[in-house]
Amino acid sequence: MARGRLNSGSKAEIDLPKAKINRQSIKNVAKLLSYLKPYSGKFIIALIFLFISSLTGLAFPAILGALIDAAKGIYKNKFFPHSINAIGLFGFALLFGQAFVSFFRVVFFVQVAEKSLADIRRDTYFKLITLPMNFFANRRVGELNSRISADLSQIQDTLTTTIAEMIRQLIIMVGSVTLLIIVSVKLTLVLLSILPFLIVFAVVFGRFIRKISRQAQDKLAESNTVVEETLQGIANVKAFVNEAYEAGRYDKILREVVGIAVKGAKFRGIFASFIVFCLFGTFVGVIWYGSTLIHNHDIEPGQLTTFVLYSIFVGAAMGSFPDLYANLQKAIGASERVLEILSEHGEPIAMVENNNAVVEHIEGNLTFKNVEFAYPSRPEITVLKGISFEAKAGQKIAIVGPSGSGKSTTASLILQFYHPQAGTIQFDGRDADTYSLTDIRNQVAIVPQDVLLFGGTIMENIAYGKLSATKDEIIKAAQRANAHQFITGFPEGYETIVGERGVKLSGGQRQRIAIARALLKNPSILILDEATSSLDSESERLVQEALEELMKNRTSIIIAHRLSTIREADKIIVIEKGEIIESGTHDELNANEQGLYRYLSQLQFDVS
Ligand SMILES: Nc1ncnc2c1ncn2[C@@H]1O[C@H](COP(=O)(O)OP(=O)(O)OP(=O)(O)O)[C@@H](O)[C@H]1O
Repeated sequence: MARGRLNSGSKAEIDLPKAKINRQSIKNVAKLLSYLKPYSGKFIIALIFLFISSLTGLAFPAILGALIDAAKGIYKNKFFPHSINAIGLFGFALLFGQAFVSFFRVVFFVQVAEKSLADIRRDTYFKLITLPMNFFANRRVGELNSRISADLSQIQDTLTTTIAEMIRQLIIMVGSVTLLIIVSVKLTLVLLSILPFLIVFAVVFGRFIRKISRQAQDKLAESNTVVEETLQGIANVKAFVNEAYEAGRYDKILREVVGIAVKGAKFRGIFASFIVFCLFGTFVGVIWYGSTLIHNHDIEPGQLTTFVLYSIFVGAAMGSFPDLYANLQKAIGASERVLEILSEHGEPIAMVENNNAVVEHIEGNLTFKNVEFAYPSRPEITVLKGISFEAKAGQKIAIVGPSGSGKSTTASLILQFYHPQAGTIQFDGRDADTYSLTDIRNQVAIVPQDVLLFGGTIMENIAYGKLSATKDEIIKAAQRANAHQFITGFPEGYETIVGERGVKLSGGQRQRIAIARALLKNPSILILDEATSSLDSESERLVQEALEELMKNRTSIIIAHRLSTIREADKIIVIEKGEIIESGTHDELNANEQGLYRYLSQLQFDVS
């Protein structure tokens, strides 16, 4: 059996798919094994220790046999001393040596594996967070998460345990068979003609039983779902007088559970009998035949003991291979998936913390020239069809339009999350491509519709806008964002932990934190994706004031849902189905009686 994990890897109990082992997959694994390189010295020592400890392990059956024969004054093994006590002491000395070597073997293997795994984890994570947005559009977060956790834990298991165990078992098996032959060729032939078949049969049968018990577990889980559903919707069950129906449904599944379990029990019984009869039978047979050999003075009793112990070694080694091999296959599958991420092209982002130093300053002039764009995941749908507009430094530009018209997409393009297929985006009259991504993103800030806060303190969440900010700067930003008052109202003030996704804060409070964050960042261009869900009027006023403060002295692109908030904008752009159909000031657009803007604002006015 493969050993339990020696490390702390918290592997999600997911049954990872196995991969075929072929030339390509071995090449892939070799690529990951290159992570062992920095620790190769320790790895080689660990391998040597592994050899030593496995080989010394092989001496014990011989020592035990020699001790038994020594009791009768027989000394057949020329490698051992000719006295009972000397053999016993030799055994202990060897045992001590093996314990010593084993300790370092385990420690070194785990050290090497943990360190190289941390390197792979780090690289995978770094790569993951610098990948372009399109990569994330095509994958689910859960799937990516499982690559970092389950796949890498599988590789970790293989590096720390499986590889060492395979080598160890291989040494033990080859060594044991060789030593078996030395003890008695006849007995070895008898053993090897039966044992491999029995082990293959036992492994296959064992797997079959495991499959059945998994089926039973799945059915049981299904029955629990029925209970859960019924209890959750108990009012419905009662209102429709469907108690009998639900009871019947539950009873049916339970019967199926019992059916599978009983079927499994029969096979389990057969398996137990098989193990007892065949596997132990083999040993009885070997000892039986061995006894006749002793009787005929072909071998000594000690030698038979040695033989039986080696046979157990061979059996255990053979039995452990299928599991070890399956583990290796899973690790190969996992490495392929991890390598897939590692071989993706990331965005050219400097991975240096606090690297907020802007190399090329952007004043705040923004130009879209005939921008055409389709999401790479949906190339057949052109979302923006030749968008052109200009925002001069310091201007307020509002983008309005029906849902799905392409407003947020425009914002994503400004942030360079995606790149247009045709047309250009310019900052201060220069193409976006000529700036570094870091420079652009450092000078563009977004206050999104749905503000996501991290699970740290309020202080940390505001500082996300500028990691090097001092406490004073953070407090000042919070004051300007109308957030200081509510923050200091909490018993822990700025040290208050916001729950995951900021659940402990109201929508308006979260927005003001996001505004403080953006103030701290002090961008040249601000994108404001106005929240669609309305706040109560007091909260709305506080947020609006904070936004006014934030928009001062910088270019602001406001994706507006409430038209009342953009009357003062320098220009309003109306987008419909990816095209600009109107643009101008509020008064100009309102004057156009047939215009979409006037229609939309009337609609909102009527509703309010
Ligand atoms: N990641 C994406 N991949 C593919 N298509 C997308 C993606 N994001 C948005 N779209 C599509 O692009 C179009 C424009 O979406 P966008 O989010 O820009 O609209 P919007 O005007 O901001 O809408 P809303 O006011 O509802 O936020 C929609 O048809 C949408 O389905």
